[in-house]
Amino acid sequence: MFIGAQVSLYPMTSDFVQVIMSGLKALDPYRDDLRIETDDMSTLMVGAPGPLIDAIRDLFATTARNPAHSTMHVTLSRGCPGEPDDPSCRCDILAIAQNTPLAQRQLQAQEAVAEAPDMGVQIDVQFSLYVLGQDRHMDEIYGCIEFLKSSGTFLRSKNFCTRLRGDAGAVFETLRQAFLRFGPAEGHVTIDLTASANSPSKD
Ligand SMILES: Cc1ncc(C[n+]2csc(CCO)c2C)c(N)n1
Repeated sequence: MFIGAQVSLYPMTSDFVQVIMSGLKALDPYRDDLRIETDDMSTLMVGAPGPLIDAIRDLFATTARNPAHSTMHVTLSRGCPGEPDDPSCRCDILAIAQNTPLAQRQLQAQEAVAEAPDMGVQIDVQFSLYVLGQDRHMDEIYGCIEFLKSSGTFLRSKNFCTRLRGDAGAVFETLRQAFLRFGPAEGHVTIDLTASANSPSKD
């Protein structure tokens, strides 16, 4: 299994270099557990979903504590057929999900969000879960949306995606659960997400 993300921050301030560089500093505690490579467009992070989602959460929570309006775009992928197997991406949740019925996975996902840490910073996210190369993929998508509605971070459904709002801890735990507990454990699943903090616009 190969699991990872391409992540780009877009702070809407002339001081954007400083905001991006201090966000990237928040990744330092994860550099032993994840492969992290930054270039002029984005930062690649590869590794197990525990440190991976925690690192993306901390990157955006740090950015969101700066008063500037910032957005972040993330492409998350697991099980992409063309990618090499990487032992550092091993994931217990995926191994368990393999033989667990949808209703039970929804409950496990809900429990995980209830236990998420409070990061003390409010963020908005909109995202789409893509279950690739599987018949009846909509069963998993609808199952995931049902979980999202019960997660405590659901804001509203939109065309093509779902809006979440709440503390960065609960929002990123909701995303991790959507990514891991829905769609085939051995299949190819991606999430496309945009996060926003400190927007001057109302909804
Ligand atoms: C998470 C993340 N990683 C890399 C970039 C690309 N980038 C754009 S400006 C800048 C700082 C000066 O080089 C960098 C690294 C980004 N936007 N967000």
